[in-house]
Amino acid sequence: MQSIVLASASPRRAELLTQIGLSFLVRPADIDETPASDESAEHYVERLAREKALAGSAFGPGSLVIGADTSVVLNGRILGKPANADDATCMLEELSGQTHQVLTAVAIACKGSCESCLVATDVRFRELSAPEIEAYVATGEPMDKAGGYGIQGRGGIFVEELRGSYSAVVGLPLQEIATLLAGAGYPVWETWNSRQESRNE
Ligand SMILES: Cc1cn([C@H]2C[C@H](O)[C@@H](COP(=O)(O)OP(=O)(O)OP(=O)(O)O)O2)c(=O)[nH]c1=O
Repeated sequence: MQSIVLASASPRRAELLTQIGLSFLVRPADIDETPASDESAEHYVERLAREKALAGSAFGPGSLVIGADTSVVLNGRILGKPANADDATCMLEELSGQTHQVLTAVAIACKGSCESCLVATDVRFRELSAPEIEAYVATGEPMDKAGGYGIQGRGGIFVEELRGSYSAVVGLPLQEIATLLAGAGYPVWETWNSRQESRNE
């Protein structure tokens, strides 16, 4: 079977791929993440996922290269990763008591072609108090995460309701990535069988 390259520096994405039993190399892609003028959030997120996958192809020609991007969108505005603690505080104040969208796109590049999909998940936060936001920001958890929170971490206590894909919020939609991999001739479950066979040998 072909090898897989994860073109991402996100430890969450690596953990999610490991969770579904994949072996892969990690080769983060360094791309310009500035939104184009008048670019919709949906277009931006999918474009970045594709650019990361295609940039990662340089490290693994002949491999299946996975790129992804996650952004939080509140009232049409893209919230990326906070620039500093004050920025994280502002984001969390804005998300408090509101429903936002988490957009995650995943792309798989192979031999010059690229397939991608976009997953939108609605997340509702309860009202957050100022001391709670301050304490959360002080943990450092918001700093490398879109929207300034991690649903899989302490930030999980803010989430009142989620409609969509939990794994997409964490950084990689598992059902969709397995479908893309199967379309590229790499059904995830077949790797489980081959490992089982090698264990039995
Ligand atoms: C909303 C949310 C985001 N995140 C993370 C997922 C992504 O790692 C990050 C969004 O930033 P991204 O720019 O999508 O990813 P990244 O910079 O971490 O890694 P790379 O570009 O190399 O792939 O936010 C969580 O871990 N939990 C959450 O609940």
